[in-house]
Amino acid sequence: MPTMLEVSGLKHRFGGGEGAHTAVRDLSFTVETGELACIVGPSGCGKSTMLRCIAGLIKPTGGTISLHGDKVEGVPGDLAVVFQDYSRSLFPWLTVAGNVEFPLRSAKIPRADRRARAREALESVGLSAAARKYPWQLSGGMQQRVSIARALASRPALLLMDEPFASVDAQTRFELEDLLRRVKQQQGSTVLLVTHDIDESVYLGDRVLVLSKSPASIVADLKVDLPAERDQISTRESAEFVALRAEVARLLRNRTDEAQAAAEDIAEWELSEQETKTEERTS
Ligand SMILES: Nc1ncnc2c1ncn2[C@@H]1O[C@H](COP(=O)(O)OP(=O)(O)OP(=O)(O)O)[C@@H](O)[C@H]1O
Repeated sequence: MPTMLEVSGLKHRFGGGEGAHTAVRDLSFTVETGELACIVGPSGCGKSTMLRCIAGLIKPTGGTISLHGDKVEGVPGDLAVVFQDYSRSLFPWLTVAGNVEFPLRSAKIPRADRRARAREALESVGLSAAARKYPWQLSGGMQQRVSIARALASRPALLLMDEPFASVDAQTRFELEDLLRRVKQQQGSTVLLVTHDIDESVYLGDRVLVLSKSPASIVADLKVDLPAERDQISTRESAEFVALRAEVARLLRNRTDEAQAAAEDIAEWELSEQETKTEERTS
């Protein structure tokens, strides 16, 4: 499979001087075309920062990102992002169909094509009947399905998802996870999904990348050897699923402590470097 995304030595530090904060330390990984890769890591480790760098919304302070071989230097046109907070990402004054069509209009896609694509995307998320409704007339889970339809309608080379199911109830979350697996299977989509939920990462992923505590680095890259067709009950009780989720949990507990110690060493070193430079400037 050809590589869709290549992240190499990614680093991001917010601010400068004494207030500087390194959110991402050194991330290198690839996502192959047609793959659903999950990134799991503790809260505040730098997952969203990494995703924003990949989406071209933040210019990283180090490393490179390539999307199907092209270096990412701004927001790529063939990339879509689904965020956790669906209520803020949909326009309340547009209908469901209007919201799905909106990015297509900006991309100057002819009206008939826009309509057809929106219809197809809404059908794939089971929302054909809600096309003329407004977002505020829908449940939270339905609104997130609209966000997913909007992302799919632009036929992105890569779909980025930042904790997309974290704001819905458990039952809806299961339904949305199954929807994503189904759409990914049917359309051959390439997806990079960030979550802090270990079970979700194993259930959804073809691969799970485990991140350390802040600043983020990769502590493991695991292949998920589960059948492509998954089921919320039987998959989750299978021996393979239970073993893998335990492995990810162990890695997060043990390796993040090691990484934390390494990060503290780096922070201490960075501080002493700054102090030396300040002393040199003042002497
Ligand atoms: N604009 C910013 N300026 C300074 N620091 C920031 C900025 N954005 C994020 N950070 C810091 O970078 C670190 C990583 O934040 P980020 O949101 O990427 O983590 P996360 O893993 O996505 O967290 P969560 O799982 O809680 O959403 C945090 O310590 C955060 O406070």
